[in-house]
Parts: sequence; C-alpha cells; structure tokens
Amino acid sequence: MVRSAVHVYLRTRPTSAGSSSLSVQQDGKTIKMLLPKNAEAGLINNQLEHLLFKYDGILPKASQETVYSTCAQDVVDHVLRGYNGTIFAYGQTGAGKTYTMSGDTQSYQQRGIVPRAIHQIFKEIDMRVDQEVVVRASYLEIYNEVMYDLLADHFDTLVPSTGASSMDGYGQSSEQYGINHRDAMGGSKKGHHKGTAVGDPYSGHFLGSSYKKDTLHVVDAEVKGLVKRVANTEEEALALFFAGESIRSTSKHALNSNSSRSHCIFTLYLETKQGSDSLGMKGLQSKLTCVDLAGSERTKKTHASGQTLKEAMFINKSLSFLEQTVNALSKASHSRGASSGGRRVLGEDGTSASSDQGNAFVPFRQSKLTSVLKDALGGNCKTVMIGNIWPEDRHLEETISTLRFASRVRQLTTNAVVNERRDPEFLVKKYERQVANLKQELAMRDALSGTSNRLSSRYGSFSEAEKQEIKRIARKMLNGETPIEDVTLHSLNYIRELFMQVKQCADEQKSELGNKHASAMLELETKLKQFGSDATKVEAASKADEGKAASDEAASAAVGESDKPSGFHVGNAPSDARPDRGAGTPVASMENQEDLADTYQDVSAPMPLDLSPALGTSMSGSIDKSTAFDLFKYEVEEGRNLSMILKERKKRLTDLRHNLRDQTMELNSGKEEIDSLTHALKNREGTKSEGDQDVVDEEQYKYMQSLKTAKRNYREVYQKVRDSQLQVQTCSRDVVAAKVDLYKRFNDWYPRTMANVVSRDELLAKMNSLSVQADEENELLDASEHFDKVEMQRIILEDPDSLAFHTAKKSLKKMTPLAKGKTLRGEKAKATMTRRMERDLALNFGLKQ
Ligand SMILES: Nc1ncnc2c1ncn2[C@@H]1O[C@H](COP(=O)(O)OP(=O)(O)OP(=O)(O)O)[C@@H](O)[C@H]1O
Repeated sequence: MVRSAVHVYLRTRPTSAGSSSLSVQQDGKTIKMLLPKNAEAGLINNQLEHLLFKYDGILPKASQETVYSTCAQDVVDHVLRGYNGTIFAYGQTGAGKTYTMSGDTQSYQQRGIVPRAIHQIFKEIDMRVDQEVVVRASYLEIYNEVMYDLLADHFDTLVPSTGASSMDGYGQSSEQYGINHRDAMGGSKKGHHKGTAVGDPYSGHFLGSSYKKDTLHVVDAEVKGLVKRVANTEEEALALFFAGESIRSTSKHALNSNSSRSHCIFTLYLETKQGSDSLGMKGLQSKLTCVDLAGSERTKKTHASGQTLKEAMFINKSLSFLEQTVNALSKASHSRGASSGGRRVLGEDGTSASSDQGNAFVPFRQSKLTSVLKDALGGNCKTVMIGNIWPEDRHLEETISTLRFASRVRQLTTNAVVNERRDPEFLVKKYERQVANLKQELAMRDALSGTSNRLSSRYGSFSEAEKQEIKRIARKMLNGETPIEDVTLHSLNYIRELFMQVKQCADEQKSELGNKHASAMLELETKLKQFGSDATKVEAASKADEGKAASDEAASAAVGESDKPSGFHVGNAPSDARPDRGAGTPVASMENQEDLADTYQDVSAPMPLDLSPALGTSMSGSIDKSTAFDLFKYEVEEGRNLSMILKERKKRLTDLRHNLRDQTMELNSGKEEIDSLTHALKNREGTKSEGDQDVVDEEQYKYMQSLKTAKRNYREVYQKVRDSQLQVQTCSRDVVAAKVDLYKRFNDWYPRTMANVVSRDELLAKMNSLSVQADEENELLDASEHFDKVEMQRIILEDPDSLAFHTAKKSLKKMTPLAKGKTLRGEKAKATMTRRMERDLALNFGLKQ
C-alpha cells in the first residue's frame, strides 16, 4: 500500500501594511521569518534569528484561478477517478480562508475553490456519455461543537426553482434523525434564537442555544443523518452550495466584518456506474470534502464579547484539538518513518500511531471536527491544506502558529485508494459461478487424466493469438465448414472461450444484418410517407369514414408486407412520432446501450464542435463554435426546446435504470427463495422412509404450495424486468436521437446565423434583432424578463462557463428578494429578529409555538 504525503500550500492575504519579517525564498516554496528581539511584537527569542518553513508551494498575490489550479485541480481530478479528496483552509481570523474556499459568491471572477470544483466535476461528467454519474451534496456546519445540516428542509424554501431539492435515494430524512435544522433565515428550528448583534444590528449572527445535542453522529468519519441532496447539473450543485452559504453563521468583529463563526464542510459525493445491468454494474464511489475552518483568534485583538466571545472560545478550543491530533499523528509518522528508514509512515487505519511508538493515542474523538476529518488526516483520502496568513507585523504570532501547524500537517501521510464498488448481489452470483466452473473443470481433468488432452487443459486466460485461432474455428462452425463433432474440446475453459467467440461472431453477423435492416426501414419510411400522401388524396376523394377505413387497411397491409422479412411489427404510429433521421444518422443502427458512446463520437466527429474550456472562453475577435453552441441551447427557441427534450430524456433514462436495478434485485431474491424452497422440499423428501415416498405429507404440501407461489411471483417479476430492459433500451436510443437532433440542428443554424458575423458585438446585435423579432412574433416580454434575457446573452458571450454560476445565484435571489443596498445576511438577520419578537409575544400571551 502506498502512502502519500498531505500537500500543503501557503496563501498570503494582500495587505497594504506588509511585513518586514517575512520573505519568500527563491525556490517559491520556502518562507523565511525573521524573529523580532523585543517583546512588543509578542516574541522574545534570544537564540534564533530566523525560522525557515518549507511547503509544496507559496502563493503570494495569487489570483483565485491560480490558487485553484495549483492546489485543488489535481484533487478534484482524483475524485473524478474514484479517490476521496479533501481540501481545507486553515489560518487566523481574517486571513482569507473563506475567500479561498468560497470566494466572493457575488462575483464570478472572484469565485473560490468550491464553485470551481463544481464546474470541473460537471464539465467532466458531461463528457462521459457512457457512464452514469450521480452527484450528491451535503453541507455541514459545526458551530459551538454542535453539528447543523445547512441543506436540511429549509432548502426547499430557498431554492425550489432549480429542482435540486430531491433527497438522496436512501430515503434519508433529516427529521428522521432529529437533526438540528437551520431554517431559511438562519435560526435553529428547534432552538431558542438568541441573536447577538455587534455594530450593525443586521450583520450579527443568529443561532439556537437550546438545541438538542448529539442528534447527528459521526461514525468512521461519516456524519450519519446528514442530508445528501442530488444535484443533476452544475447549476443545481451551485444552488445547493449558495443556499448553505447564505445561512452560515457569521459575525462582525474588529478584524473581520464577516467572520465565520463555525467550521463549514461542503461535500460532493460522486457515484459512477459503468457496465450493463445484465453483466452487473461496476461503480466508483468517491467524495470531495471542502473545509472552511473557523479562524483562530486572539480575543484581545478581535474585541470579542458576549456571544462572539463564547464562539471564539469554542473555535479556539476545537482548533487546539485539531492541533493535538495533528501533533500526535505527525510524531507517530516521524518516529515510525525514522525507524523504518522511510520518511513518514502511519498506522494503516490512520487512527493510531505506529506500533514502534507503542500505539500512541491519536485523539480523533476529542471533537466533532477531528472526528469528521479523521480520513483526511490519515486515512483513505488525498488531502491538501491551504494555510492562510495575514502577513503584517501585528499578526506575527498568529502567523508563526499557522506556519508551524502547516509544517506539521505536511508531515502527515494518507492512503488514498480508488473506491471501487460492485453490486454485491452480482459479486455473490459471480463467485458462485466461479466455484461451480472450477468444480466442473476438476471433474473434467479427472476424466481426461492420463490422456494427452489433459495437457491442453488451461486455467489461465488465452493469449490473443490463441483467441484468434479459436475464433477462426468458431467462424468455420457457424458457416457450416467444420462439423461440431470434429472440434476437439480440450478443456472447459476452452469450451467457454469457444462459446464466447461463437457469440461474438453471431453478434457481428447480427449487426451487419441490423445495418441492412436500418436501410430497409428508411426505405420503408419513405414509402410510407409516399403512401400517406397518396392515401390523403384518396381520402379527400371518398367519404370520410370509408376513406379512413380504406387508409387504415391499406396502411396495415403495407406495413405488414414490408415488415415480414425482419419479423418486426412496425405498427401504425403517426409519421411524426419518430425522430427525423437522416440517411447517415447512426441512430437507426443503434442496437444496445454500449453503442451510446460510439454514436456520440460519430455524431460529433464530422462537426468541428469543440467544447473545451479554452475555446469556450476565447473571445478574441470572432465567435467560436462552443460559445455559439451555448447560445443556441439557451437563447434560440429551437435549441432550447431540443436541449430541454434531451434533458428530460436523460432524466427518464436515469429513472428507468434505477427501476430496473430494483426489479433485478427483486428477481434475484425471488430466485433465492425458489432455491431455498426447492432445497427444503428435497430435504423433506430425503428424510421420508421408503414406504412413504409416494405420499405427500403436510410439510411437503406446504413447501410445494409456497414453491408454486414463489415461481409465479418470479415469472411476474421476470416479465417486469424484461419490459424494463426494453424501456431502457428504447430510452437510450431516444437520448442518442435527441443528442443527434440537437447537434444536427445546431449545425444547420450555425452557418446561417454566423454568416458575416465576426465579432462579439455584431453577434450580440444580431441576436438582439432576432430576439426582438421573436418577441414580436410571439408575446411581448416584460421589462425585467427582457433585461434577464439580454443579461443572459451577455453572460454567454463573455464566458459561457459562467452561466451556471449566474443562474444559480439568480434562482437563490428570486426566492429571497433583497431590498436595494441590503445584503442577504442583513435580510436574514432582520427576518430572524422579527420572528423572534413574534415568538416572544406569543410566549408572553401563553400561545404555543
Ligand atoms: N487573497 C485575497 N484577495 C483579496 N481579498 C482577500 C484575500 N484574502 C482575504 N481577502 C479579504 O479579506 C477579508 C477577510 O477574509 P475572509 O473572510 O476570507 O477571512 P477568514 O480567514 O475566512 O476569516 P474568519 O476566520 O474570521 O472567517 C475579506 O473581505 C476578503 O475578501
């Protein structure tokens, strides 16, 4: 097992004052700190003149983009490949942790690591047409050592329009677990809201103080009961994140007007499935955890009092537990690394120090934070820490402690592995099959023992050359050139390979036939259309009912006739029920789900449509195709409709697959029931004396009846599975057809619209004139709708990638109308105060709340 080091980066907050004590060395990874020789700066040190700290990178004056590409992109990439990843920001209050993790959530340019990670994840998922990836999100807040679910039921009130409100598929409900909810306005539902405003009464925090404790539990670094919301798109995931952000607890103090008063942990869970239901689904399960820790603070400096002081005490205490945990882990790692000749090695489970250390105790359970971060600090996770510092002389002491902590974290190692998962039912079946095959193989070996054939008995897999040879024999068998009796069957393994090759040859022949069938279908369709117009003429000439009857009869005759050779029933579907397929469209030959990816490539290949981010954002001079494609999807009615159809079909496909999976599981348990009843029946028969063999006793009768019912149920479920399989196949084809349609129409539209358009402004003007025409033709938009539309066009043209961000922001704002000049937090606080007053009044009058 390979352990890898936790990577640590240092980011400095820009400051006008600057620091005379800190300097970054030439390697860009080492920071030098000169130690002052006086007590005024809070330090007295007579021996050392300076300290050197080395990290994986130092980022002074770095843009948000640089920070993301340096520190986070690789972790997210790993998460997409099935690893767990954690990115956490640590540092004193006001040093820029929230700015680093969340960024300025009002500004796309200044967005932080979380929105960027969401974008990277969904962009990659969009490219994986052959995989089913389900993304879920959770948002946990640890405030005063109590855990809150920031995506609990208030979320439906906050962002219903995005559709991102479905809970996870496990039927988890927050109520069920008795979670401490924050309501939409930031107060604890179960609690007694106790607001403490510092300065501006609208910028204070409002939190519950009489909440029920220990309702969320941490088991093996997993928070049980936390709601995981499904996010189908980037926009939905962003909406979830923004909704959680809007109710985080913050407060104002002397060093930060918007200081986080809690540790916030936003997690994205990815479940990737690949394979077919019949062969068993192979899946990856990974998660990306983004942690914005509350900042350590000297209460003397922040002038904290009252509630803010209490919060500061909780924050400092939990950070000190974190330090103790890291210290224990790094000590263990250090000593074991030294004794093993390596650098840093930890106990495999990451929970305890090395045995060389005499199993040193690592205090993970001391606090909620360390329990949750257990994996990130030493378990199955790829971890990155960003240390944020505020490089001013007045913060020297805090800076030193951040630098020291970061150095210790850099000594930790984790053990990240790909989290592969197979459907357990499928695995059991697979192993059962393997055991049965091995038994047969052995029996065959015994039978063949002593003969030369025995030498040919193989257990390993065949080489490519051997497979080709077997395939040649299979083809000859299929073509009737070699009689089956003439084929020497060397071993069971050989027979299996031969079967597979026969199947493959048969599939190839089937696919050839399918292509021929597709062209025949096209021909048939053309004929049907022709026939349709002839029939219309006939209908016009004759009486309505007679004409219809004649037409139906003629239609079915024609359909039946052409259909005969293939054995398919075409039916009497209206001509517009089938998507318009061009002669070269590969959809017609689509036979199964595996063809999806190929088709996607086939379809996109002839169209120079590059959706890579680099092209998508390049706006120098002319309009690139990627931008135009986004425009087509969002702004042109035809494209919007097609894109909507594609989205709906994809959604339906996902639902159908889930349904199929459930039914397959039901089928499997039905089979198990039949097996066990058969077994029981046989046992019963075996225990009877010879004379009683012909008499069915009561117990036997019971088994027989149950067996009959089980078999009947099995048949019913089996039929359902077959139907669902067909539905999935049809729906897969519909998805591909919708994709093809969208690309095809776009390719028609693109040269038409882009003719003579070379610059962004020209396109904007053209789009505006088109939309004005469209508005006039359809219905007039009101002023705000028109503004939104123009704004969307501007966003798409400037940076199509930013669309999801802006739309998610807009949907959140719509639900929380803001008064001009007021912040969301201000509104939240105001509403909380109003509610509190109402509640107090009600309490005074003895009304129940
Ligand atoms: N790299 C940076 N570039 C621009 N502004 C920054 C940067 N880092 C921090 N800031 C600004 O400094 C202020 C404090 O930052 P932030 O709230 O992120 O600190 P914090 O470490 O999260 O503090 P706390 O622990 O109190 O929550 C914010 O106004 C933020 O915009």
